[in-house]
Amino acid sequence: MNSTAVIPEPEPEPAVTILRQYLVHGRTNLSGCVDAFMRLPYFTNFLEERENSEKARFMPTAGFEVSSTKRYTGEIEACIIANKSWQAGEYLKYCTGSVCGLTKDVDQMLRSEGRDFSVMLSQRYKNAFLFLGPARFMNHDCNANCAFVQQGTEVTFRTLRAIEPGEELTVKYGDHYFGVNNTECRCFTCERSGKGYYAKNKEPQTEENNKIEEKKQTNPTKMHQRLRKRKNVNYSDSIVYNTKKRRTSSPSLIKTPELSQGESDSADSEISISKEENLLPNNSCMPGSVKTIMSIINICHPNNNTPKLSPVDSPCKYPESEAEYNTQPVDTYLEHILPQTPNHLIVPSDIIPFFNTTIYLRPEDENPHTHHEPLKCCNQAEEYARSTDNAEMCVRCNRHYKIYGLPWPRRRVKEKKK
Ligand SMILES: C[S@@+](CC[C@H](N)C(=O)[O-])C[C@H]1O[C@@H](n2cnc3c(N)ncnc32)[C@H](O)[C@@H]1O
Repeated sequence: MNSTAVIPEPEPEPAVTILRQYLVHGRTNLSGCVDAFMRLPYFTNFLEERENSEKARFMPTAGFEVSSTKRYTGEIEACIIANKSWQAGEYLKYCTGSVCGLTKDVDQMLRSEGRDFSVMLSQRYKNAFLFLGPARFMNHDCNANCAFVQQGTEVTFRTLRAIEPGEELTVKYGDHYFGVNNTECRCFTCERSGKGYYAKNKEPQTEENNKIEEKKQTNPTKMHQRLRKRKNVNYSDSIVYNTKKRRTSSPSLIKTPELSQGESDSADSEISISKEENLLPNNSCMPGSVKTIMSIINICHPNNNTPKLSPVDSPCKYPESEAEYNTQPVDTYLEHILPQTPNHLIVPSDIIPFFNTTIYLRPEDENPHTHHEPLKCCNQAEEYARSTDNAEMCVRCNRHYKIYGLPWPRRRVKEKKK
């Protein structure tokens, strides 16, 4: 998820061959398809690169190592320890983490399976995020020695003061992450100053505490969840996002959040939680399975691999009816499956690297190259934009024809009667 990485252009031909081989013409060997995709040089190179950067994290030159501690819960947990001297203002280049927006469904699923240990809620974006990478092992200290920094789509840290080898590297999650005023915080600073969890006389109940208590009574599950691992973290509030407002014309569009490089010392100042427009739609960063990718590019429906067949064939005029099989070079037809529409729909390239291109999501999303009147298609039920390369055919039929070599909605060549 390194936005600065140069992503090589994938070759469409082998990918389409795989799709044909495993999924087209009634075949639904999804796992075979995924395996074949993973053997493409594009992915193997990507994984190799990834492996190298992972290795760099474990070199002494990284300046830190992932270690264990019992400080925070009494159980063995991960922590990050400096293994060299750090000066103030240095960047922990290899201690990075990525943030993935989660859809409500996935969030719910992880929660129900008890696998939400790395899920954070952003107060600012009112969204659940999966926090990945070694950065997620950074524990909280009320007087942290590091601060969150955003680097492209990754989160890393900057040292706030000089750090000795052997010291734990910490960051400040927020003022109320571990309960109101961090009363449950078990950091070294709290221990030393007799605050947080180590306070002898816990603060008398304030109005705010009472409200929280009340909420706990009315919604115990929710509170339990909040008081457990999953807390609102202000690290994304400390990330500087481009505040340029963007509106999605359709809720199902996938947009890359516009992130600007920036940093802020969350340890010094907690940035107020604004009610800005949510720049990160729920589905902004979901890793795409082949099925999802295919549904995005409208090759199949998200919940069903096979498009619903219309009883009446499309009125679209095909160049030659019922061609046996489309033998046209695949690159020319991917060009049409994924036309370049720069102002339109962009799927984050780091999430769906293969489709590192602007994607034409749905026929009803206007294609700027299409100036013709839409075409009523399939029993006059639906209207689609006309295709740019064959005005007598709608985009959907055209795409279907290019993939299957058959008129919509057919996907199999009829067997000749003996
Ligand atoms: C992002 S994780 C940090 C890595 C964590 N130690 C682990 O092994 O996964 C945050 C979790 O670490 C623990 N933690 C970190 N700092 C803490 C603190 N100051 N007081 C209490 N618990 C803390 C809490 O369980 C918290 O939910």
